[in-house]
Amino acid sequence: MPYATQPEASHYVAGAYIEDSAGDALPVIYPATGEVIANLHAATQEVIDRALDAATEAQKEWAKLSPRERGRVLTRAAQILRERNHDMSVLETYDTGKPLQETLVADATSAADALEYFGGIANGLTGEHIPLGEDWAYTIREPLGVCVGIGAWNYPTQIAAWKAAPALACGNAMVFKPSEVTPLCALKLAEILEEAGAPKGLFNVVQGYGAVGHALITDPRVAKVSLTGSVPTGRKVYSTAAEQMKHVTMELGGKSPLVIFDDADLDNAVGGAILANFYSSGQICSNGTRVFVQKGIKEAFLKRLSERLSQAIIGDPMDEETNFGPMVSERQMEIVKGYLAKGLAEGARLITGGDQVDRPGYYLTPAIFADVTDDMTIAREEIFGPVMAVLDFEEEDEVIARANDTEFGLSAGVFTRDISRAHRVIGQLRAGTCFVNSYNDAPVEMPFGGVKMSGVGRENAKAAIEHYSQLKSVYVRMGDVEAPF
Ligand SMILES: NC(=O)c1ccc[n+]([C@@H]2O[C@H](COP(=O)([O-])OP(=O)(O)OC[C@H]3O[C@@H](n4cnc5c(N)ncnc54)[C@H](O)[C@@H]3O)[C@@H](O)[C@H]2O)c1
Ligand SMILES: O=CCc1c[nH]cn1
Repeated sequence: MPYATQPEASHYVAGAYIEDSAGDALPVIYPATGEVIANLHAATQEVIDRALDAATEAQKEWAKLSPRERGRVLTRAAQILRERNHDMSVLETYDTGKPLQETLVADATSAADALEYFGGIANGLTGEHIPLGEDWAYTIREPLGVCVGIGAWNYPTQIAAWKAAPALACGNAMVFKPSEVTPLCALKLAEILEEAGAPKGLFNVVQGYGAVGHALITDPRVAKVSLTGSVPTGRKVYSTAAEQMKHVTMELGGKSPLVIFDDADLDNAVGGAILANFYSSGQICSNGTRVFVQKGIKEAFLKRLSERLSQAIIGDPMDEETNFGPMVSERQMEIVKGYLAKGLAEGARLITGGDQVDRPGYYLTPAIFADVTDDMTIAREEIFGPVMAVLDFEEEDEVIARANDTEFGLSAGVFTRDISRAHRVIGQLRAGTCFVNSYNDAPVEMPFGGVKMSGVGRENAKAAIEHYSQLKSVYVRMGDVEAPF
């Protein structure tokens, strides 16, 4: 390994790397080769306690700083992250297998954007003055306390920063548990935050499987839980958090519709469908995996899509020419292969792809199924891999009803040149994050999140502040108190 992928120790707690080899083994596997590139351990209860104690102490001091001082630390961290973008991107590629071509522009950069954004707005996080005649009231925006972040494996740096940045800006501390599949990147974020001036213990990283996540969310020291993960995990975490009335943010899975009307610009629609299905080898929560194509454009769409897919460069993710990498793990590859088999068995027409590539690592070629119907498994369940399902439609009302016929509601997209139709359709799609003539943009200035089973709360933008702070209302009487007796 030309890069050091073995961290000094498994966990970053109270400003130092710590190890407890009594924890379950947690090997880190490079998806492009299947090699073990680091050996970590899951946190024991002792490590969890140390992290929560450190966060509790650090939060008290951090909350006393002025928001401007807190913001400066985050802004400095953003700057350091940008300076180290190349190394962070290489590490993200080792963690996830995503091509360096992607990680250089979409991971540490997105994390830096979040730190910069929340650093910038920290000093604007005020309460309000409420005039009530002679009397008045005011509100104070207060932190929640210790927040727990739990991550999925597809965007390890971005997910850690999308949670840490608003949490810290609001005066909270955080204990972050990365996915057991991609545990490396968050450790670097912890180092950088401290280098930027965050007090020791403000942002801690503890490794582990679901049991460590469970131990964190049931701990009474924790005020809030922000999970990025699947719907089944979200259900468990949300209900566990509810027992102690903890605040939650749930960023969960999806099966999002992308609707392409006859009048759409063909190349833009094809480009949108590629971004909605094959970036990060299809491992993006918001992906538009149900591609509804109006009948008049269907054949041209499929032809152009196949042509463009033949230009995908599948290979070594560290080679910057590569634009399509492996799946994150053997397990995820096997799950996707299972869905490919179901698609064929249920009568969908495989246009191209779906083959395991004859090389080490977990590579599948990008797959397109046509003639998919609404009842097929590949049109109903989240696959989280490079499998596009193309469904035909004729009428606008019909496609809106079919697009909404899902338990999920993370994202939706529309391609059309008719601007009135674009907004009319988007207005009726039940999804939290939508796109017009585009797909999968995730700027930090725009709230991100889902409706229905896809989640609760929003990440990014000013909206995230509501989920990492609470208001104290203070009524002020200026005159005498009039009591009935
Ligand atoms: N909406 C979003 O922003 C978003 C972003 C990325 C990924 N995702 C979703 O994440 C899923 C893929 O990620 P995954 O396979 O890592 O998801 P997952 O649900 O298996 O795991 C997510 C995290 O939860 C932890 N966990 C598991 N059981 C737990 C429990 N009982 N208590 C506490 N923590 C527990 C895991 O260790 C992991 O860190 C997909 O469904 C994808 O759509 C959503
Ligand atoms: O995986 C979901 C979060 C996301 C969407 N686009 C970039 N990151």
